[in-house]
Amino acid sequence: REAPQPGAAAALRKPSVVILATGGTIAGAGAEASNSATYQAAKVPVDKLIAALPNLGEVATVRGEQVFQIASESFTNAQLVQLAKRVAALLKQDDVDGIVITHGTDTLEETALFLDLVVRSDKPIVVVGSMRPSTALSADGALNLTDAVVTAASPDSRGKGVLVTMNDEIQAGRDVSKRINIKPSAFASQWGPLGMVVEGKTYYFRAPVKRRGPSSEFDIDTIDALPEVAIVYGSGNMSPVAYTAAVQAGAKAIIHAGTGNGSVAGYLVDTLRDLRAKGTLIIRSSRVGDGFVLRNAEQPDDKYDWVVAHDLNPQKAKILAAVALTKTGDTRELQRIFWEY
Ligand SMILES: NC(=O)CC[C@H](N)C(=O)O
Repeated sequence: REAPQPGAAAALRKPSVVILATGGTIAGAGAEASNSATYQAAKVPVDKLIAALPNLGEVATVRGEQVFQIASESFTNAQLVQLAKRVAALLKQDDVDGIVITHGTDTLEETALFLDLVVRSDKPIVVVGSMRPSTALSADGALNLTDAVVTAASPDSRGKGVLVTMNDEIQAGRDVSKRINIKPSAFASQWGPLGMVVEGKTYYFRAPVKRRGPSSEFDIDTIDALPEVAIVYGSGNMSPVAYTAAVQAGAKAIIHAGTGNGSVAGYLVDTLRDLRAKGTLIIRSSRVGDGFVLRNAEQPDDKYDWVVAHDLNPQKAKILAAVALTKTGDTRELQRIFWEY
């Protein structure tokens, strides 16, 4: 008999996946099967979620940890940091091959980007939610969670960044956004999904190119808190009060969720220049959601010392700004970071 190859035992054993549960609709419960939108989120404990899917054991050795039990709109920076530290610690263990995070869908895109930026591992990290509670007709959580475990257990998922499995698709956590508040097809990205999960198998068609994970300059092991960043939403007939109040309340940076190309009303320019002169970072994003904001288009960013958010929507720009500010307040450096990540 041939001697076993080194690592052969690890290759033969089933992948080991840890499910970190944080709440959301995927752990929600309603009174009736007809309740697809009226229910309580964050009710069902992780062990029950796992027990409801006995087939998971064919894919991976699965165990669960209840990290939080909340709706995702209630996530704060403290919880983001706590979750990312747990993910990073688990992925350093040889007996953990991948992580699944069950999450409310409202701020899932923020958490997915945050983990992409600060967890320096190539092992798969999959964030998953559902649009309907498990008690509803055509509930989507069981398949989404199964797809998440399949994706986390797949060697093909390594090095592809934080992933999101919703509605049969595998999306890049950096890019994906919740765009519809009431359909299972809620999650999409302007750059398209990376692949799909079909009948318990991953099929990839593309991979992300942005800096992340092991090639990131940020590391959750050295981050214990995040600075305050505010978003001000653009519209017609604005007031400067939202900007000045945010700074008075401690915001170090303001994401201007501008109209169109991140445009700034002429009557607001002096306010934003004045805030920048006194030290607040001004980062232009767009309320449009898709496309990307270019430097010195619409506004002379070089002259005003402002930064543009590139293709990140306002809520994602807020996450990258907060992470970047843990290292630098220099606008050239911040702009480099917004181009690279
Ligand atoms: N579909 C959902 O998960 C939304 C429920 C809740 N608002 C949350 O984000 O946790």
